[in-house]
Amino acid sequence: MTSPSNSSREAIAHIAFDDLVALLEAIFVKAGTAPGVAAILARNCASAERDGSKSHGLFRVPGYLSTLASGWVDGKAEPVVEDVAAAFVRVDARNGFAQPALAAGTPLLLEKVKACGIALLAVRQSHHFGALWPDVEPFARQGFVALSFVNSFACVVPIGGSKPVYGTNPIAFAAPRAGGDPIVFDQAASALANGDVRIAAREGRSLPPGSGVDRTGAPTTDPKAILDGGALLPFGGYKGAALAMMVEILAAALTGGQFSFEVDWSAHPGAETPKTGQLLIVIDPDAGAGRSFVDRVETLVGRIADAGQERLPGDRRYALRRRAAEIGIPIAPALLKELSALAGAPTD
Ligand SMILES: NC(=O)C1=CN([C@@H]2O[C@H](COP(=O)(O)OP(=O)(O)OC[C@H]3O[C@@H](n4cnc5c(N)ncnc54)[C@H](OP(=O)(O)O)[C@@H]3O)[C@@H](O)[C@H]2O)C=CC1
Ligand SMILES: O=C([O-])C1=[NH+]CCC1
Repeated sequence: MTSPSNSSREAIAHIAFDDLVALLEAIFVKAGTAPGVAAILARNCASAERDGSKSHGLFRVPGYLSTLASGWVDGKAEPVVEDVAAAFVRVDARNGFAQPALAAGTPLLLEKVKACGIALLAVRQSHHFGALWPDVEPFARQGFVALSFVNSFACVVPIGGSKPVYGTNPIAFAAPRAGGDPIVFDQAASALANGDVRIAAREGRSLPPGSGVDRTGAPTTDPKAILDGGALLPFGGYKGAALAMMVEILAAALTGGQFSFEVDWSAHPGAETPKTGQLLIVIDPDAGAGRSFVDRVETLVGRIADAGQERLPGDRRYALRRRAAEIGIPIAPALLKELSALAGAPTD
């Protein structure tokens, strides 16, 4: 497929968000997912593209398709939701995608959050191939604080180590605020997401120092050396490494999922989606500071701005989302044609 990352060099078309969702949905159904799964994956992937999360938008479509074709993931899996404790929901994704498992467990999770002030959703045997903020932002829009953790596949070395142990292991956080869109951050525990390394390799760009090591363990800024037997480094030295370790513990050990270093897709050429686990924690702020919570968040936001920070995490994404609502999502015409062909839609 045409690389979405090359789109800046071509004339650009625009597509409405709902049209992109419909196109992706048709592609995923043709590739063998159940319609409900296709709808969830399509919305996730289109949201990432719309909001400028390029490493987890249309760039991921070939990976979804090759993984489905390889038989590594079950696109028709039906998650099993278990009510395990007053504030604990467990979901076995049964080798399906993580987001449908999350959706299946969410009604019970919300019941428990309302009853207990806090509840956990632990997903295992799940494949997460997307950005993590779409999993937390909706909870903040309903007035809750949400945190999520996903481990991926071993491509990050521990500090001083020579073998990859951790995944890129994103952490996402969302909180409602009084004066605008929720505060949301979503960041890998590695110096970069693996997807961004792959995009840089395609575009022939080098990476900032401190990004990774080559196959001999020597520091490198060459994305190809990182991908070809090398590894990423945690962000911020031992501090990021501690977070990567925490994500393995929460997303895998606690949920019953696999550690990143246990992912073995060697029998499934083309497989790209890590089969691991995901933890979601949702908190009702009314149980803590009560209704003053959102005002307190606003006070903090005001102080951060006064101190000179020009933007909050999430601001770039919200700005791109507003722009896409006005003019559509930018897309290279060649890529749009390829997606239409994959969906079996007319291409002219
Ligand atoms: N499924 C999986 O296994 C994995 C998924 N990923 C996904 O990859 C994506 C990219 O991760 P990563 O590269 O670490 O993300 P980035 O480093 O691009 O961004 C991390 C966070 O920092 C914010 N931010 C960036 N620049 C600034 C700034 N100058 N001032 C204030 N805030 C800023 C971003 O907000 P904003 O969005 O507004 O720019 C974002 O919330 C994530 O969505 C992540 O979930 C990563 C690893 C594995
Ligand atoms: O970009 C990344 O690091 C990943 N995205 C999905 C799995 C790992």
